[in-house]
Amino acid sequence: MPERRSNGGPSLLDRAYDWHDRLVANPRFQAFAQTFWLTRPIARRRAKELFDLAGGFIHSQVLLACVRLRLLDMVRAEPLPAEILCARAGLPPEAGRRLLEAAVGLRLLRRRGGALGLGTLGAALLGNPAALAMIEHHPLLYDDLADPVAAFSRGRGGGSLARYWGYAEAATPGELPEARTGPYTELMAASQPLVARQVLDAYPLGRHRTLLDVGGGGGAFLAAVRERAPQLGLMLFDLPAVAAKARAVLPEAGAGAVAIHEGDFTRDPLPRGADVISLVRIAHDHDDAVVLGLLRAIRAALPEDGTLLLAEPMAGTPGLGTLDAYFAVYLHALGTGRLRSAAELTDLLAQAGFGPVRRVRTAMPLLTGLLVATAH
Ligand SMILES: CC(C)=CCC/C(C)=C/CC/C(C)=C/C=C/C(C)=C/C=C/C=C(C)/C=C/C=C(C)/C=C/C=C(C)/C=C/CC(C)(C)O
Ligand SMILES: C[S@@+](CC[C@H](N)C(=O)[O-])C[C@H]1O[C@@H](n2cnc3c(N)ncnc32)[C@H](O)[C@@H]1O
Repeated sequence: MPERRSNGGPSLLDRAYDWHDRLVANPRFQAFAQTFWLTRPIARRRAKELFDLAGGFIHSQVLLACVRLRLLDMVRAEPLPAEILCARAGLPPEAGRRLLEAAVGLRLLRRRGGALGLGTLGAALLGNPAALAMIEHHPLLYDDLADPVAAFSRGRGGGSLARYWGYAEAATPGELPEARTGPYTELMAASQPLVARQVLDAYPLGRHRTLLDVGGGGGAFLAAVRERAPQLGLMLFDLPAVAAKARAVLPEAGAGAVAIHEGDFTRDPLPRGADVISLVRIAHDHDDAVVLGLLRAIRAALPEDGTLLLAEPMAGTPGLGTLDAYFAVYLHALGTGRLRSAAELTDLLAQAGFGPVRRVRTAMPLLTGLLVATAH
């Protein structure tokens, strides 16, 4: 919908877009633009973008098959002939070759003489085992999206993804058993390297005394913090079943001890004693009322001038429209929450008694953004 200026009319830019869109939607203009030398490169680019959009599901299935069959791992050390790859992956040669061809087209693999080696994107992915873990859980979401019109015609949640993230559909998340929290806690631990390095490079914690990680899962973020800032006191808060898992892997006494607290942040107060609190990949899971309540509880648990680090991907990040699309759909299937822009989060922080709020650049905003808020 075009933005309205304060006087109510569309802006000059919107009118230019309207004119452009009417022209481009006209088949006669399309026929002309594909052959005219000045517009041909733009027409080709748009056609490729649309073709990629149409093929997106196919691309993600090829990616998933390569990840599940460990095809990228197989060629990590050296290129291998197609027949050996198919045999190792347990694929019949004819069908296997089709998959390998598709993987070459998507730059996951590359032809090297008569063999197949890593492609540019395959190599980048192999360097990110955390991303591989995320890709492997996507079938839950695909299951919910099998009929996309039905998926957006019914209400939020209620499918495989919401069941997986037990707290998303639980009336009393504090009572969830380990069987409902264990799988997602493992996925979060496996994917935490995507996030922890971004946050800790952007905001070194050296000047703080004690960090409380709210919704800290199995403790993977705190383990990364301990590597960087061994002098920092560490506390974790999560649902009882998740806290029990954290207790099993984190030392509660001695060097690098973590004080582990359990509870439901929608009902229970947060433990005091930290001068900095982190919320990593939490706010986007919840609707505004829950986030506001949580931010108020955090404000109450912090001392005057205490710090809140809020780390998660943020909507409206320039050039990252596909991130907005991904989370719009993911969180619809989850049944709760939404991806917020830095401005929307800043507004909620202000309502909860925080300010000033600083947006700190991370190296890879696709993986996470970062807001640093001061309690006042
Ligand atoms: C040496 C010469 C000559 C040249 C070098 C050229 C060069 C500099 C190449 C760059 C190589 C390089 C460093 C590549 C780096 C690639 C990276 C960092 C790739 C990262 C990929 C990350 C991916 C694919 C991440 C995917 C993340 C997903 C799908 C996350 C999903 C998150 C979800 C579902 C979160 C759920 C939590 C909930 C429920 C919402 O709370
Ligand atoms: C998406 S995970 C993020 C985990 C971790 N911060 C990370 O980035 O790896 C959300 C976490 O919030 C916790 N959580 C959800 N609802 C909660 C609640 N009401 N009270 C306490 N923790 C909750 C979950 O158990 C889970 O560990």
